[in-house]
Amino acid sequence: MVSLLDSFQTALDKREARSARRRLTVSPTATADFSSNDFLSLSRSPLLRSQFLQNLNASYSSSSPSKPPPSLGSGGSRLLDGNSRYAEELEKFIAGFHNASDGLLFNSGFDANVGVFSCLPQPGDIIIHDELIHASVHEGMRLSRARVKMQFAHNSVSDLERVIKKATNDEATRHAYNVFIAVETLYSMDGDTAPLKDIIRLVEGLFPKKNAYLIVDEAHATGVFGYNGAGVAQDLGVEDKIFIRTHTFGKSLASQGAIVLCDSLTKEYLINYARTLIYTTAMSMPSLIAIRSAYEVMAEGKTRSLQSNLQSNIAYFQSRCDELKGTIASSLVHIDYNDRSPIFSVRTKVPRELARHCQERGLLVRPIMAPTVPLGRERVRVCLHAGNTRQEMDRLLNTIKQWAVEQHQPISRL
Ligand SMILES: Cc1ncc(COP(=O)(O)O)c(C=O)c1O
Repeated sequence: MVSLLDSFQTALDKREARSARRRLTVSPTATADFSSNDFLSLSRSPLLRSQFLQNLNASYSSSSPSKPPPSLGSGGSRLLDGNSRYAEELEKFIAGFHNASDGLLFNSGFDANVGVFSCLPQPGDIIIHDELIHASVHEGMRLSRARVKMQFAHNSVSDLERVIKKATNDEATRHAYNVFIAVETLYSMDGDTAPLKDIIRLVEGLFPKKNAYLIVDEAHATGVFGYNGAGVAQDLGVEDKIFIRTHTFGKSLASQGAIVLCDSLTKEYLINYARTLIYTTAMSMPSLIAIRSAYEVMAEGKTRSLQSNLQSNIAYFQSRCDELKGTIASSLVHIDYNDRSPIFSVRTKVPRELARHCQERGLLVRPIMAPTVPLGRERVRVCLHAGNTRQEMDRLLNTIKQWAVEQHQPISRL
């Protein structure tokens, strides 16, 4: 019999041979960040830091001796000792910011998606999702009681229509079960946005009895799009057409955790059945304070200038990418991007080599390999931030261009 550790080694060796082995790395501090999801550059912002420290001090300086300050750790699940007034008020505050009737905090976006998709679909129900939906939704679906789980071609409304019709067979079936439709607003790898309005129009047309439920993950769009960074759904004014919106705090908000925005009954149901909420220790007080601080900064309009810096960086970087067209480098370099999106994709067959080349020159980008993206669609992912300078962006593009020429390594749309 092969020992367990030998099985582990064999699996890792196979990944190594395919250049697909994952490793933990620590980023050198002196690098220009073109990798993290800290789109607004809030994680190093003195603005957020001082709001956080002020809120932290206020929470722990108990004004009356009869009222002890809140504890650091939550001490348990929200259903036992881990709940607090602070968490409940935070949920109301965030729900208000996002124009939602209610919200439920989860320890991470991963937990939120697993909780939602594992418990909301009832036996026999149908889940239809974009083919590029996040891994956490797949985990939730694996645990769910839904009878049918089908994907549609990325961002294709016509394919969504085809899949809905296939999944529901006939008119009677279409109205006999709940149909959940899962999309993200800003996709993390290709940086494109869902055609949300068209999806809503299609769903409203096909489900006049309103038994279809849109679940929209705003993880990457939070902070980046919409008034004060409220997200794509609010930017489009369609939040009341969406059953659940999930916003995560670990990207632009420089914190951790997530909120599921929903109606109060759905919240009660999740509190009773979402195992990723029930069987885990609730967030600590400093985590809640960090989230509150980020939302206060956004609600006060203090991140608006960061949003507009980010957009002007995106416009600049796109125009520099366009300048490559028609030059000698254009046969060697291809960079995919989408309007207003901070996520760019540099396509090459050897993303690890290109990323290493950039990293060695103080430019932090990451190779994205299968299975994170489909085989054959590996790339170097470039994320822009509010805090990136033009000089940094120029340096990155020049480095990529130079690498392509030196290596005679065509970077193509694969
Ligand atoms: C679309 C999407 N949903 C959910 C998650 C998970 O969120 P979290 O990092 O808070 O677990 C991520 C990324 O991590 C994501 O990109």
